[in-house]
Amino acid sequence: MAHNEMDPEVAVELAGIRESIDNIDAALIHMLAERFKFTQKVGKLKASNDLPPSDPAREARQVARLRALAEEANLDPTFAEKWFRFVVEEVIHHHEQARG
Ligand SMILES: O=C(O)C(=O)C[C@]1(C(=O)O)C=C[C@@H](O)C=C1
Repeated sequence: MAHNEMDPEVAVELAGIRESIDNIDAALIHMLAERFKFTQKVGKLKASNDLPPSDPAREARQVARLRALAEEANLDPTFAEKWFRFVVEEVIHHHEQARG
């Protein structure tokens, strides 16, 4: 079999696994969209009460919590922290824009 051809049985198995990956990716997009809806509310609350966009103490608590959850779930805690910091960076950017 040529290097770039696939055994039909393997192709069927791969397609089945990819259906689950597609579902998980869709769920992640929906969860992220919900998360941003809530952080938008936080941004408005902070802006109208003259509170700073970022809260490093809250972030530190959440990083510790998420790293522990990741360990329990056999997910790399460093990856979990990177994901969280990436999302929070975007949230803080939105909060800054909400301040005008
Ligand atoms: O909880 C807050 O105060 C938020 O603004 C939300 C959030 C987050 O996305 O988790 C974002 C920025 C803060 O630095 C901490 C947490």
